[in-house]
Amino acid sequence: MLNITMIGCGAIGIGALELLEKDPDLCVDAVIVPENSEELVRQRLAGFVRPPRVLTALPADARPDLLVECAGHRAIEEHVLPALERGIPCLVVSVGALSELGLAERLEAAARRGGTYIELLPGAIGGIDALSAAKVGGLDAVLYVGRKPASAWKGTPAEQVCDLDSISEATVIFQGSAREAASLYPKNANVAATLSLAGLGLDRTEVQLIADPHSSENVHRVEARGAFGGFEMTLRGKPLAANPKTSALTVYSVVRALGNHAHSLSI
Ligand SMILES: NC(=O)C1=CN([C@@H]2O[C@H](COP(=O)(O)OP(=O)(O)OC[C@H]3O[C@@H](n4cnc5c(N)ncnc54)[C@H](O)[C@@H]3O)[C@@H](O)[C@H]2O)C=CC1
Ligand SMILES: O=C([O-])CC(=O)C(=O)O
Repeated sequence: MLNITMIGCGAIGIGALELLEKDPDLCVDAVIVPENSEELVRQRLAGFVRPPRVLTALPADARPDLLVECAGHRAIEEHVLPALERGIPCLVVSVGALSELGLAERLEAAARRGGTYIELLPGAIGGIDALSAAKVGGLDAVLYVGRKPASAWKGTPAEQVCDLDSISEATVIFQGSAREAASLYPKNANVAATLSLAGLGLDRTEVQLIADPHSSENVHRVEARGAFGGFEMTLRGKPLAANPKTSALTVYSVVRALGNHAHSLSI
């Protein structure tokens, strides 16, 4: 039985907990949430058969088998870095946090000192295995185009580029490097960071982000060229009702990753 602590209990966290309840090989026994939100989260968890404990930090004597982050960029510095130093393996979905200069190196150093590891989850995207294998032979170009419904860009710098309530055509709201995309759009461009860390790096991966008033899906398109040949992929993700910025596949990616750590046969 794998004992897991989860950071964040929002759309991804609750979605994953619902699915993980059915797995006899693992148990999420605690969730870490921001201060002053404990009571609200306890209410959200009231219907669960095995509701996890609600905490605001990992207790000093806690030693979960895995810590899984489903919270947002700030949680990496706040919870993941110190957990790695303590030797606790960490799985993260907020991969875009690694766009901050030096953070990837600090995470690696903390994991090395703790004798453990950090695993970056594919989340809403697929094909990471192919892209990272292609990198071995050498990549020439990687392009990522992220297209989401106009409403998914609310509360982001896209609001300064166009009027999201009145655009009638698909509108490019960002064009540039994956590093800049992930830093400007922390809740919408984690996939850009994941693809670039697997492939050509944060500064050489080209990114285009589109607000599309006619789309009801989060559409991720990837094109890569290199010594291996070529790769084109389009993934049409269904947004989560609880957070339309996030695709349902992200929840399944968390569940798959945790299951792969717990089960005797995994794929
Ligand atoms: N890799 C990928 O493909 C994707 C990654 N993400 C990442 O996952 C994050 C969470 O997504 P959702 O669950 O949809 O968001 P959400 O907003 O529904 O839930 C996030 C939850 O985490 C909590 N939280 C925020 N900061 C925290 C902290 N420092 N410590 C503990 N809890 C904290 C919030 O209170 C909230 O309940 C996003 O912010 C994004 O960084 C999201 C979608 C796709
Ligand atoms: O869930 C998605 O479709 C992708 C997403 O938000 C991200 O890359 O941050």
